[in-house]
Amino acid sequence: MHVPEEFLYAHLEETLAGLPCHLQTNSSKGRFLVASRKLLQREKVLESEAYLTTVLPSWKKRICRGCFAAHSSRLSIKCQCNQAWYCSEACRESHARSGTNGAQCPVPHSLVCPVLSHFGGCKCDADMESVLHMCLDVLALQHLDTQARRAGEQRRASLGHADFLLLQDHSDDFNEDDRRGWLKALAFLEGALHKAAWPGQVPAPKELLHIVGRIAANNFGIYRTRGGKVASGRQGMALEKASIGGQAEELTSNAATGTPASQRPCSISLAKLPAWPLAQTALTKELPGQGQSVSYPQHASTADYQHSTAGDTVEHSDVDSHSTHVKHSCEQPCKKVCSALLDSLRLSEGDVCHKTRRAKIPAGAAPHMVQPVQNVTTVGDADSSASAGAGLGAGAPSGHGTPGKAQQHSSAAEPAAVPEATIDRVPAAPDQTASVASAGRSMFNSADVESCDTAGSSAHDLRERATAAEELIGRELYIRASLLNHSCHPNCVVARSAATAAVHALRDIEEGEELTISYIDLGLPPSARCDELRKNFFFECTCDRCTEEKAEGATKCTYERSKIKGAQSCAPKRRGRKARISR
Ligand SMILES: C[S@@+](CC[C@H](N)C(=O)[O-])C[C@H]1O[C@@H](n2cnc3c(N)ncnc32)[C@H](O)[C@@H]1O
Repeated sequence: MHVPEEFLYAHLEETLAGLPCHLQTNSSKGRFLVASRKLLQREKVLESEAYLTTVLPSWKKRICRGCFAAHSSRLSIKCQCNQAWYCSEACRESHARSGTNGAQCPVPHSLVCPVLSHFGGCKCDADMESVLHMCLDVLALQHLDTQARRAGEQRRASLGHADFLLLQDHSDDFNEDDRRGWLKALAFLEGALHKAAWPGQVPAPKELLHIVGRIAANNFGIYRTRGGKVASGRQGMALEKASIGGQAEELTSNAATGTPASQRPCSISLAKLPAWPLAQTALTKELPGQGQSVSYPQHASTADYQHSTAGDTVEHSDVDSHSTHVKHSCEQPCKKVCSALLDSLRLSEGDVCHKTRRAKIPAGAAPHMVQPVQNVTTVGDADSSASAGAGLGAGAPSGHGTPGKAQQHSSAAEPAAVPEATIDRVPAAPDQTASVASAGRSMFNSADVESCDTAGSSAHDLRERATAAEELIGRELYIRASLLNHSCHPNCVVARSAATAAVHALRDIEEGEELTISYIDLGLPPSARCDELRKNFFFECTCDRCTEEKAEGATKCTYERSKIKGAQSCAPKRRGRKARISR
C-alpha cells in the first residue's frame, strides 16, 4: 500500500500534538525529537502504548495472549492453531474477537489464526519466528485498514498500518547472510498466507523484508531475569564457564550441543534482530510493602555486579546513567574491575566508593530492584530464581549480529517451571508491573571479575556478562518512542510497564535540545558500543561521549562493516588510517 510521504509526516506530527517535544529531521540522523520547552529532570516527556507485541515461541504457553499476563506454569487453554495460549476461556474469546488487551493496534486473532495454523512446520530460529508473527500482524493491520477504507469507514483503532510505515526501514542495510536468511523465512510466511487463503494482498518475500527492516531498527525487547545462574565469558564458552551462581547453566543452544545453528538440519540461521533499548529499559513495579519503584536494569547492573554477591545491597545516588556507574563501587579498589569496563565507566584505578551491607534478601524474594528515588538498589539472592534460566539459551540480547550464537534455541524449547515469585508478571493494568526483568546484578563476584581481567576478555565478553542475566521473551513496537535517537550519554530514559513505554528526562533538558535514549548497554567499552550500533542500527554514533572517547583513541571498530551491503570496511586501511563510514 502506498501512502504519500507528506501524509505520513502530517500524521506523525499529529501524534505528537500536545507533547513537550516536536520532530526535527537532518540528513545524518533522520528524524528525531527535540524539547519544545525546558524539561525538568524526571519529567515525563511522552507515553506510548505498544503498537504491536510478540512473544518468543518458548514463552507462548506461559503468556496469555488475551490479557498478556505471564504465568509461572504452562497455560491450559489454547487455540487450535497451537500458537496462542490463554489463562481463561474469556481471554481466548476476547483475543479471537478483538486481539490482545491493551495493545494499541489489536489484531483479532480470528483473522491471523488460519495462517498461524501453518506455523507448526516453521523451521526458523525462535526469535525469527516471533518476528514472523509480528509481520503477520502488520499485514493484518494493513488488511483491516484497506477493508475499512473500502467500506468508507473510519477504523476505531487509534493507529493503523500507516503508522507502521512511519518507522525507519533498514532492510537495505542488512548484510547478505541476514538478507538471505530473512528471505527464506519470509518465503515460509508467504507460503503460509497462501495456504490459509489470506483475504488480503500477499506480498512477495522481498516486500515483506521491508516489514522486517522496520521491526529491526525499532523494536523494544521484552526481557525477564534469568535467575541466579549466569553464563560468563564468551557465549561459545558459556557452558564451561557458567558456574558463578552454582551449577553450570544449561543451554539448549549451539553452545550446549556443539552444533552451529547453520549446520542444524532445516533451520534458518541468521543474526538476531536488535532489541532496544536494552540498557535503559526501566521497569516500574509494584511490590507489596515496597511501593512503586523504577528499575534501570542494565545500567545499574553493569556497575553493580562487579563486586556484588548474593544478598548485598548497593547504594546509588542518582538515576543519571553516568552517576549510576560512578557510584557503583564498594570499598574495593576498582583495579579489580576489567580495565576496559573501567574506562567506559570513567573510573580510575583505586577509586573507592561505598558498599553498604544490608539485610539479605531471602531466597525466593522478588527480583532485583533499583529504587532511584530512595537511592537504594537491592540485590536479590542469586538462587531466588535459579530455575528460571534452565533450559533456555544464554539470554544475551538479540542483535549480537553473529549467526548461530547461543541465544538461538529451538521453538520447541520451553522454559522450566519458575516459582511464581520469580516471574515478573505482565499485568493487564499498564501502571503496575514491569513486563520483565531487571538484570542480575548479583551475578558476578569479584573473583570472576579478576578472572575476566586475567583472561584478557574482549569487549563482547563484557557484553555477554552483562546480558546473560536477562532473557529475551518477546518484542514490542512503539511508534512515538521509536522517534528517539540514540546517545551514549542520553538525556532520557524509557520506563516500561506492560505494553506501555514512558519516556522520562534523566536531567533538566533545555528547549531545543535533542531528546535521546540509549539503545545499548552503556557499560560497554567504547569499541563494543560502536560495534553494536553499527551492526544493529547501522549508524556511527557522534554523541559527545563517543566524540570524546574517539579523541582519546578509545574507540576501535572490530566489526566487519564490509558485511553490510554496500558499506566500506572498518578495518584500518593499509596506511594505518581508519576507514570512515558514511551512511
Ligand atoms: C528507532 S529509530 C530512531 C528514529 C529515526 N531517526 C527515524 O528517522 O525514524 C533508529 C534509527 O535511527 C537512526 N539513529 C538513531 N540514533 C542515531 C544517532 N545518534 N546518529 C545517527 N543516526 C541515528 C539509525 O538509523 C537507527 O537505526
